[in-house]
Amino acid sequence: MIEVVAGLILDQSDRLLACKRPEGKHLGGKWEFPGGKVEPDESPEAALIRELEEELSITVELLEPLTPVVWDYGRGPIRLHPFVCRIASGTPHPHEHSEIRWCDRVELQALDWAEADVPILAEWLAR
Ligand SMILES: Nc1nc2c([nH]c(=O)n2[C@@H]2O[C@H](COP(=O)(O)OP(=O)(O)OP(=O)(O)O)[C@@H](O)[C@H]2O)c(=O)[nH]1
Repeated sequence: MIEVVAGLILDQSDRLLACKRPEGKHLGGKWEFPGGKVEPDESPEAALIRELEEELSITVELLEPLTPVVWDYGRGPIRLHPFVCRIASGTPHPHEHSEIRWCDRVELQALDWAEADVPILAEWLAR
């Protein structure tokens, strides 16, 4: 099982930051919550803080975990650990995504999400 973390990053207007995977990569063109694989001997929380510094040049404060999702795209199962968080410092600049977008509830539902993110988004929207 590959452990993956993802951040539901909130802004002051309760919008979330959606990130588009670049074309040519696995799931290219799909939208996701930013994050990545947890390294050996790393906690999910530490992994998310590290990944968001690397991918977006922000530091985040983790607020709350949501329900993990197990998914298999045919390359072996991943377990995606979502955390609600907010920016502690910095402004997001995408280093690994083709586009990033702050989205309200309606805008979130209009995006083409990676399949493992669909239950996470549903949990968020049900609140
Ligand atoms: N970061 C992130 N990854 C996700 C999300 N949803 C989802 O299915 N994934 C999958 O979980 C894995 C995350 O690893 P990553 O972001 O470090 O992967 P990567 O594309 O750099 O490496 P890869 O080419 O091995 O997939 C990818 O297979 C990605 O497609 C998500 O919301 N955020």
